[in-house]
Amino acid sequence: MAGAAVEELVKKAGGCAVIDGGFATQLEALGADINDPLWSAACLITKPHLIKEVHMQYLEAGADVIISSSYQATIPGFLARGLLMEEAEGLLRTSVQLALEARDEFWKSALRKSKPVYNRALVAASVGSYGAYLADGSEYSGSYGDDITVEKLKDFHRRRLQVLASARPDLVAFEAIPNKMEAQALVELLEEEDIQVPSWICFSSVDGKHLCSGESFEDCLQIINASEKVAIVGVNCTPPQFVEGIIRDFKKQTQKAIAVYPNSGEVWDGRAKRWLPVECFGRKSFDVMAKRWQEAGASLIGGCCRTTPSTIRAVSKALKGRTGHY
Ligand SMILES: [Zn+2]
Repeated sequence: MAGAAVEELVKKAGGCAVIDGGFATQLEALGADINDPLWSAACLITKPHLIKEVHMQYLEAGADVIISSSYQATIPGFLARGLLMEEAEGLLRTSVQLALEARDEFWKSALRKSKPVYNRALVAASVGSYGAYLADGSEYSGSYGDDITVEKLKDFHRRRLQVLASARPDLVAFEAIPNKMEAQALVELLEEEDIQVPSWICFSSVDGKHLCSGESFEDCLQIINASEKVAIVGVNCTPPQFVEGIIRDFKKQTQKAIAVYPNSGEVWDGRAKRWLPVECFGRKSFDVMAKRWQEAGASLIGGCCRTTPSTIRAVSKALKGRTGHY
């Protein structure tokens, strides 16, 4: 049954599993240069050891699910960098392997064994939207232009999805999907390719009421509800102040498990390529909010851009109700 591992993990975690925090954010904090068309995925070529280090830090912080470094890793992106097809596919597999290795190493570590709070984490293979690949701001507007079709989107996603699924992650995580057409394409593709790894589809929103494109969540949830391949739906990289309302909305419209991992509340200026320094929420209130998201019915909770291992440590403590030092 799709998602049995997820159900088990959520149960073991006490009703709410902890997802990791911003991957690219922490990679940058460790000194990686992610100002690149491949964004964090550039490190698959240049600094794979840092990728593993970020995964380790989130595991130590208490993450029950870690998300791979493949968000902006695409075959056309790697080919444009001068790599061969074989190498591009190899890097996609590497992104999953690095996360699996980190998970397995952490599970064997003395630190993990010394604290009952840790669960054996699941690895989710990240798949960013077509807009993330375009890197032209459409990731947050959902406007892919008049020429785009469901078929074109499926063709964009097809090979990467096949390769990532073949690397045996526990989950596939479609992240920050900004419009309905892409949700439709992903659901169709999961069926067509008969992907056996359970998926989650998370949307992004800038107003808390709609997808980034302005389309309704309701229409997208109907599409997703019809698919057995999708175990989890939710939102990510969305301002945290909208999340509680979104969960309550989703609860009325789907039976699937709900995942939320908002950003810190700062705003990404796609044109200037920087985070606007909006003083919004401290880490303390992020974990206070996380508790409310749990009460509202989310089953998986973490953070996205601009959240860090210390955010996740605080979230894990708040949700799992343990006070042990870790
Ligand atoms: Zn994000």
